[in-house]
Amino acid sequence: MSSHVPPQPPTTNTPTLVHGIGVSPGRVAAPAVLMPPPVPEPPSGRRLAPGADHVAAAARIEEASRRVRTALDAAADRAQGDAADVLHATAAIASDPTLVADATQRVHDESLVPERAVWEAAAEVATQFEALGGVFAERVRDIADVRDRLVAELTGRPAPGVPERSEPFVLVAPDLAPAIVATLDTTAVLGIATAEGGPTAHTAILARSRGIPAVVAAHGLEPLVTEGVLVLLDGGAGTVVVHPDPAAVEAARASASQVRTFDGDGRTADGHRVELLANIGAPGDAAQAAAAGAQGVGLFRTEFVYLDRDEAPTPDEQVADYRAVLAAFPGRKVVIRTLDAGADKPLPFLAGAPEANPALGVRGLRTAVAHPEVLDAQLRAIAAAAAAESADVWVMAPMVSTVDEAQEFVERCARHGLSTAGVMVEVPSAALLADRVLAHAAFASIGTNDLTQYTMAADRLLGSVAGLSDAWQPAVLRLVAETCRGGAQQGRPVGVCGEAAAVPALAVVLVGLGVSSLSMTPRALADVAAVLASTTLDECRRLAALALAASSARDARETVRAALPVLAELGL
Ligand SMILES: C=C(OP(=O)(O)O)C(=O)O
Ligand SMILES: [Mg+2]
Repeated sequence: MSSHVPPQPPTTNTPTLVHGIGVSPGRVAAPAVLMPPPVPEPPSGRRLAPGADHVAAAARIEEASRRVRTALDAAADRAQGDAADVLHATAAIASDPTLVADATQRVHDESLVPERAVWEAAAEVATQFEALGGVFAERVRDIADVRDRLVAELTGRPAPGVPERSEPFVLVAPDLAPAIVATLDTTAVLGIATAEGGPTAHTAILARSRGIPAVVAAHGLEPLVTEGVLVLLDGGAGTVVVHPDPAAVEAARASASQVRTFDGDGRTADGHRVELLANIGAPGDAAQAAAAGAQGVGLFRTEFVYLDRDEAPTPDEQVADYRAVLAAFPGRKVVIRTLDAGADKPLPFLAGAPEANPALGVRGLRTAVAHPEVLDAQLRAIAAAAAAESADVWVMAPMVSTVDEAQEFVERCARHGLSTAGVMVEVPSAALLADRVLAHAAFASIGTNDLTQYTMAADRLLGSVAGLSDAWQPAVLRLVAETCRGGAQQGRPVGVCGEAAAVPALAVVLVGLGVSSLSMTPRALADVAAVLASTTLDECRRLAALALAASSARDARETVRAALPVLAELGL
């Protein structure tokens, strides 16, 4: 026998590891299902061949409409609540006689191929719906959805949207729109892996808040994955294993069946208290956060009161909304962030001149320079809500970048009788001058999403720079450390309310850096609490030092994870 064995190519079932960025923890093993590519527009003017059977071509549209309707109705029967209603309504559009008749006419009159006829007919119907306005105009998106389904049916492509399968699966896609993640059926889709996307993009934030394990920026995954292939996705480690070995699959399935709860008392293994708070985006979230054990609210994003309107909300509207949140946390801390408009959240009544770089423009507290009356009205409403409820109300401003801004904001709050006024640290300048900022502000809350964006000069919404948009970046951690140093010097508490707080391994590092509260989506509370409860403060500090000493985000993450075996034990 020869002693020289040439290297063997991997067999098709060799486990293959792909690295990405874990944005929502949890380990799941399931077959992969690929998100179908968007349906392309059929070329304009494509016509039937001379002498083709127009009647038969038109009949294909009828048949496609029937099939699409049947498929949508079947999906609606399997779905529940709002999703079922939406699917039934879309099914009705699919068999709408106007759309089918218009398309059929175009086959007869213009000899268009059926898919092009459907495309043009749908455009016509959409224009009519838009002109009617109101609820009709709101259906324009549904018409485009039906159009794509009909064209897919007519051209032999897979139906657009999240595929339907009889067994739960891991959804693999180049990228996913937030609207898709918001409406995913979590009993069908056990995990998400995307090639693009960043950890602070809305898609990732939604995956985390919906408790769907997710890995983004998994470049190189798609060529390895074919429909139905078994994958093991680890949303904590940020990895996907294609063809995992059976023992790993077994372990993942066992850990997925553990249900953790949070008892409302965040501390490390040696009893060092860390407040575990909730991030809230609308009054309706408050009760759910309280039920999840949140010790209070660390970030109440108030933008929802202002979005989708042409003028500022009235004082009464604001007071009612703020009171609804405060009422869910009697006697507890609730940190209300003042309006963070601008950049990706433009408001018509605050809009100034168009900006080439809105993330660097008039956003957050900066809008108060031109519109101090909007901030004053909000502070007045917060003060009124605070007076009517028993919650301990703290107020903070977004996007503070100078000591003067901090001082002016605190003084303005004081004029409204709001005595606990702080700042968000989201801009490197505020982190670097935290000692001076905190000479005025009562507390700081680090917004790691924006702090990462501005430290790394990487748009948080842009998938192509997702590798940079990572709060594990040692430069970001150094700014967190600097903010904590400023806080300690002034005797002021420093918390974190960016997405980093919801990542258990990173939460441990943040505590080690000196953060005293962590605010996150309520779903993450139990996982973060469990990992903290099994780590001493000294260990947190040691891990923080390791992360700070790393030379890349990946090094920092992997070093800390390797030193925290409890993560694997808990399936995180
Ligand atoms: C919490 C933050 O604010 P937002 O995500 O609302 O910008 C942040 O930037 O980390
Ligand atoms: Mg922010």
